[in-house]
Amino acid sequence: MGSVQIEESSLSAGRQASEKPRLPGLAPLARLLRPVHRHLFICAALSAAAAGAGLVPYIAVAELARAVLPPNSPASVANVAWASVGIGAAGAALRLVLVFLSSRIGHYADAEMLHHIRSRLIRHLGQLPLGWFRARGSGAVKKAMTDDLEEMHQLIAHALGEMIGASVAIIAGLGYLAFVDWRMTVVTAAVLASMCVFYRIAMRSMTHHILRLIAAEEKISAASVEYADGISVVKAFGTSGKVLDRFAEAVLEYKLAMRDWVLETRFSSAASRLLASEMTVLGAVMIVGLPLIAAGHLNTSSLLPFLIVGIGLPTSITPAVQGSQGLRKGRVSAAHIESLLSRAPLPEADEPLRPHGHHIEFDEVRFSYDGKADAIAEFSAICEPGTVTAIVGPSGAGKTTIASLLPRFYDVTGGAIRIGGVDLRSMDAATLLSSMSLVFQDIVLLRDTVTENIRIGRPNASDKEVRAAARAARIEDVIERLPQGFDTLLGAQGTGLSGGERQRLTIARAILSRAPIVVLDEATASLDPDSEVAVQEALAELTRGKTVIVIAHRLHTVMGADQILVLDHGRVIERGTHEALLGKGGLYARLWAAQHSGAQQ
Ligand SMILES: Nc1ncnc2c1ncn2[C@@H]1O[C@H](COP(=O)(O)OP(=O)(O)OP(=O)(O)O)[C@@H](O)[C@H]1O
Repeated sequence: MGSVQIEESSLSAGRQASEKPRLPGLAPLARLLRPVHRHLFICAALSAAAAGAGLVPYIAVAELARAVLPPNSPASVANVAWASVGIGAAGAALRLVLVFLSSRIGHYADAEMLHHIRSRLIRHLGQLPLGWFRARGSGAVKKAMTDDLEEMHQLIAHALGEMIGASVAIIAGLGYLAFVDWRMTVVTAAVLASMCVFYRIAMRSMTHHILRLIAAEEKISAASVEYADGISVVKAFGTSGKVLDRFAEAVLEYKLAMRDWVLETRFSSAASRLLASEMTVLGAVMIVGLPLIAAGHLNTSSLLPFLIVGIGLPTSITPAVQGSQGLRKGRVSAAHIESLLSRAPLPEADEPLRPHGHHIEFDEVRFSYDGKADAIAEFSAICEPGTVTAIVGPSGAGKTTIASLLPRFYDVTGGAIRIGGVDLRSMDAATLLSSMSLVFQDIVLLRDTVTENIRIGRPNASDKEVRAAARAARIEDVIERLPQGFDTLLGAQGTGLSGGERQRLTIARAILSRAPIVVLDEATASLDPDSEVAVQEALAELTRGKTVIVIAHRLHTVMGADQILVLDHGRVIERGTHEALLGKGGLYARLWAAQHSGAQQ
C-alpha cells in the first residue's frame, strides 16, 4: 500500500486554504418534504403528545410524594395515591400508544417520501443528457440515490421525532414545575439554559465539522464507485492506480475531520455532558430550595416535584442536540438532491416533428465541451440512406464527438444536425433513439440473460426474432455452447464471452432493432484477426441498406466507404472516396502511408 499513503500535512494545508463551507438553508428540505408534510405534521404532534404523556408518571409520583407528607390525613392520602397510580399508569400506557402511532406514521411518511424522491430522481435522470453521466460518473447518482436518501430517512424517521419529543418534554416539565413554584422553576430553567449555552459552545463548530465529514464521505463514496467501475483496470495495474490514492486520501480526510472535531471539543464537550446531568439540577435545587424552606418561604412538598421531575429534564438535552445534527445533515442532503433535480434536462420540443426518411445532414456543426475550445469547429456532410460514410482522422480530431452528437448525448453549440430534414432538437427522444443503432467500443451488457441482453434492441421482439438476430450477427453457435444457452445469465462484463463475442452480441441487439441508421465507433478496433472476420460479417449484415456512419482508426476497414471525411482539429479538411483521397496526397494519404508502410517493407 506504499503508493496510497497520503501526507496528513498536505491535506491539512489544502484544507486551510479552502473556502469555509456553508450550511444550506431549510428551503430545499421544506420543498422536498412538501408531499408528506401532512403526515409529518401528524407525526410531530404525536411525538409531542407522547413526550407529554411520558412526563405524566413522573408528575403522578411527584404529586403522590406531596400527598403523603403531613398534614394530609391517611384517608385522603389513599385516595390521592390510587388516583396518582391510575393517572401515572394511564400516562405510561398512552405514551406507548402514541410512540407506536408516531413511529408508524413517521415510517409511512418516510417510505412515501423516499418513493416520491426516488421516482423524481429516476424520471429526471432519464431526461438528462448522456454527456452529463459521462462527465459526472456513477458516483453522483449513487450518492443521491442512496447516501442522501439515507440521511433524509434518518431525519424523518428518527431525528425529527427525537428533537420534538425532547423539546416538548422540557417545556411541559417546566410548565408543571411553574404550576408548583415559579421561583424554583426559574432556578431550574436557568440551569437548563446554561447547559444549552455550554452545549452550544461545545458544538459551535458543529456545522463546519459536519460539512467537512459529509464532504469526506462524498469523496469516499465517489472513489468506491470509481474503484468498482474500474476494478479490471485496478487489478491489472495493482494498487498503483490513482483510484486508490483518491480513496486513501478521502478516508484519511474523514479520519482527520473526525479527529479535529473530537480534539477541538474534548473539554467543552466533557464539561457540557457533566453539567447536563441530574446532579447539577439537584445541586442547584438544593442550594436554593433548602434556605427558602428554612426561612419559611417554601414548603417541603413544593420542593419534591423539582427533585422528581426537574432532575430528569437534562436527559432530554442530548437527544435534542443529536436531532439537530440529523437536521443539519438532512439539509445538506436535501440541497444535494435538489441540485441534481435542478440540472437542466435535454430540451424537448413542444410539438415534435417526424423525420421524412433517414438521410442525415450535418449543417455547419460546431460543438464545445467547455464553452471555450471547439471540439468540432466546422463539420458539414450529407449521409444518404444505403451509403456508408467513414469519419477518419488523427487522435483527438473529434470523431467520437461527432458520433456522440447524433443520439444527442450532447446538443450542438452551433449549426444543426437533421435526420430526414428534421433538426434532432425538434424530434422526440424516443423517435430519435429508435431511428438509430449505436455500436460503440465500450460494450455494456446488463446482468440478465443473453436473450434479454439482445432483446433490449426491440423489447417486443419474440424469442424467434432474438435467435434470428443472433444468427445474423454470427453469434448463435457461441450462445448455444453456453451452459444455459440463450437463458445464460451474463455479468456486466459479459462473463464467459470473449471481446469479439460480446461485440457480436451488441451487433445482434442492433440488428434486432431494425433501426435505419447505424453508427459504429471503432467497432472492430481491439479484436484479433479471427474475431474481426466474424464481426465484419456481422456488421455487413447489420449495415445492409442503412444510413451508416463509421468512425475508424484503421483505414483499411473503410476503404469501400461511399465517402470518407477526414477530420482534423474538429474540421473536415478532405472528403472523397479512398482512391480520390489517395490521389490528393493530403492528410488521408499520409495517414494511409503511415499505417501501411510496415506492410510494404
Ligand atoms: N467529455 C469531454 N470533455 C471535454 N473534452 C473532451 C471530452 N471528450 C473529448 N474531449 C476533447 O474533444 C476533442 C475531440 O475528442 P474526440 O474523442 O472526439 O476525438 P477522436 O477523434 O474520437 O479521438 P480518438 O481517435 O483518440 O478517440 C479532444 O480534444 C478531446 O480531448
